Amino acid sequence: MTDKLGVVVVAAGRGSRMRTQESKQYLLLDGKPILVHTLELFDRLEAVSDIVLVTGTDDVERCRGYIETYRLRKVKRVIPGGKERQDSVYQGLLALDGEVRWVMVHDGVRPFAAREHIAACLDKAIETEAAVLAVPVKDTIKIVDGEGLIQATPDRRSLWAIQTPQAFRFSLLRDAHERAREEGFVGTDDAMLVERLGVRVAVVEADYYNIKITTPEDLPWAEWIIRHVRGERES
Ligand SMILES: Nc1ccn([C@@H]2O[C@H](COP(=O)(O)OP(=O)(O)OP(=O)(O)O)[C@@H](O)[C@H]2O)c(=O)n1
Ligand SMILES: C[C@](O)(CO)[C@H](O)COP(=O)(O)O
Repeated sequence: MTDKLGVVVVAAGRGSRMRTQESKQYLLLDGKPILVHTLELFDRLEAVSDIVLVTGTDDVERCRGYIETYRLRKVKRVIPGGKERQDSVYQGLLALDGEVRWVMVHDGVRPFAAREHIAACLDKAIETEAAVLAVPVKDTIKIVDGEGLIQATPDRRSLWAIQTPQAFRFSLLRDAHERAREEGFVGTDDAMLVERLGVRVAVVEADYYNIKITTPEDLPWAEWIIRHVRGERES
């Protein structure tokens, strides 16, 4: 790939569902902050030229320190995020190198995306303009109304749990964010904003290890993954 590829890693959330004093992205996993594990994933990918890290306003300095401590060569900027995840991604897009033509957006608290899946997501985006990693859901999903009564049971064969990274042509994602901002729309992932433009987003099957560390029971699972899965992948 000759076009420049940028990555926006968003880590400006509070992690309220984790219920720890320290925001979850800074909790240690195998002696290193979760966020650093995530940054290392992308820093080591040859195709990536520019990483922007988006953090909480009070965490910018500590995260700049990570660049030297952990020798993160491609993290070019650390900037403060916004109120919603979507605002943080938008700030990241604005801060990317102007020559970037493709972009991947990734959650700072998803440290276990497999290299082969990241590459497959990018390849698919280059082919189709927009692609996301995902896994088929394992449970039966119900739509439940405000009174706790089941309204519908969607066909599970069409349900996928969406992950990151999500990869896009840079100009497409920037336009999608600008349109959403103009229209006051807030989505829970970036693909939603692109879908609103009428563009089809491709789904690339990943694995169930690419968890978003969100609630306390994810932590022992993350420790297990780092011991039993990650080492194997890197060898
Ligand atoms: N205003 C925000 C909110 C979220 N994020 C980031 O988006 C990713 C996915 O969000 P989530 O897991 O929901 O993180 P939090 O918002 O921190 O968690 P919670 O909703 O439990 O507070 C995280 O890496 C988080 O730091 C962000 O950059 N800016
Ligand atoms: C982008 C995402 O990780 C895809 O699953 C997810 O939507 C983030 O959602 P959250 O509300 O920030 O947990």
